[in-house]
Amino acid sequence: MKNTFGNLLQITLFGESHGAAIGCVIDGLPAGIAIDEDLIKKQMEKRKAKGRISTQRHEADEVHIVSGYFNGYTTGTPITILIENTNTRSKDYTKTRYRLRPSHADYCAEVKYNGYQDYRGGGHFSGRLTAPLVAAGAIAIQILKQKGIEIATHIENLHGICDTPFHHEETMLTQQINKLHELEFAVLDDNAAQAMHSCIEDAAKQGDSVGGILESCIYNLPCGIGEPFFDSLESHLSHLLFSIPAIKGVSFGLGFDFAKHYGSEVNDALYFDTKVKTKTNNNGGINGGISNGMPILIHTVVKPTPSIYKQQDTIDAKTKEAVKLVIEGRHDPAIIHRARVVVDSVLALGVLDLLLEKEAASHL
Ligand SMILES: Cc1cc2nc3c(=O)[nH]c(=O)nc-3n(C[C@H](O)[C@H](O)[C@H](O)COP(=O)(O)O)c2cc1C
Ligand SMILES: C=C(O[C@@H]1CC(C(=O)O)=C[C@@H](OP(=O)(O)O)[C@H]1O)C(=O)O
Repeated sequence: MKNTFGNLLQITLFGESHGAAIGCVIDGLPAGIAIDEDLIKKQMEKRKAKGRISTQRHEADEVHIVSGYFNGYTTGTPITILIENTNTRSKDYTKTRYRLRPSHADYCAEVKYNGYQDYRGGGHFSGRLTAPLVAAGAIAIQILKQKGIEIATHIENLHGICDTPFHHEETMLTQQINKLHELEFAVLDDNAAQAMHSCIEDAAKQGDSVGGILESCIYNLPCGIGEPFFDSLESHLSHLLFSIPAIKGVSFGLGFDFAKHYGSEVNDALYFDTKVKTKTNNNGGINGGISNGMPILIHTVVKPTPSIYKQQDTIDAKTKEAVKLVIEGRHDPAIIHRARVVVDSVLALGVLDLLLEKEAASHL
């Protein structure tokens, strides 16, 4: 199904950036799970646009759970989440209706939907659709937490400015994860955080945009999650990660850097210390598509925001004539700092789906 993902835990996403509301339906959660609404609010805050480093379209992003939730617990029936769009300014898109924005989905949507798509604010392709993903992800995060599984993401590289990477040593890693849970701008090193902040502000002043690389960790996922070949843990998680607008690359462990090493340099030696572990974690906690018990380490590349204020070359969708585009409206000079919580959210949904499958299989 086009707008639904998941096997036992299914999520369906709907809405447009300038429509009445956006939302999602979560199906497959068992009855009797307590939902911590404060945690949902905390996660939504991390995605909110704030200050000069984000779009000036400020939305309240109040989460309404309108079904499947009663007296603080899930009922076992589909959970519907609604978030109203309250701060739209659709006139920003009137003048440039047929001027296709380079690198946005305008041209592809025009062709696929024969011009019937809601083009305002990127319509269904807007980063705005990630708000319900964060609300749904917050529920998954709570359930995983009870199982001792933690997920965290930080900006490892913004336009060339680097943060401290995740530590291999467990105590240090858990400290980093706990720190990230409390940060709205997810950078571990304070100096790097400041430099990244200034870099985004500078790009904004120039009417331009910047991108970067996120590093994520799924900590304490037991060994044995994922299927060989088609439903590998890598495939399942990448499918979700590539659903996030502006994500253009995903890799696990050393990823593309494997290419420059000998096997002897990068094989993860096994040892036993209360459980089976590896001395290094170049494979990012996955072998044969299945979790090996080490932290799952993932990199995702977030491209610079397509809507920039500099003049760009494009074509008119109707006449196909070459035209100049100067956009109006409110846009993120960088997406990465807001996308980080979206990445945590989809990872939580993906992992929970696979855990529910494993639990169901063990009851057969
Ligand atoms: C949280 C978030 C905010 C975004 N904000 C903007 C924005 O303000 N302006 C824009 O042009 N694109 C923004 N995007 C990215 C576009 O939605 C995305 O680039 C577009 O849909 C095309 O998809 P693609 O980049 O995956 O090819 C945002 C994405 C996310 C995840
Ligand atoms: C509103 C959000 O971001 C929007 C994402 C977005 C896009 O093209 O993705 C375009 C802009 O929409 P508008 O032109 O309506 O201001 C951003 O503001 C949000 O993320 O909540």
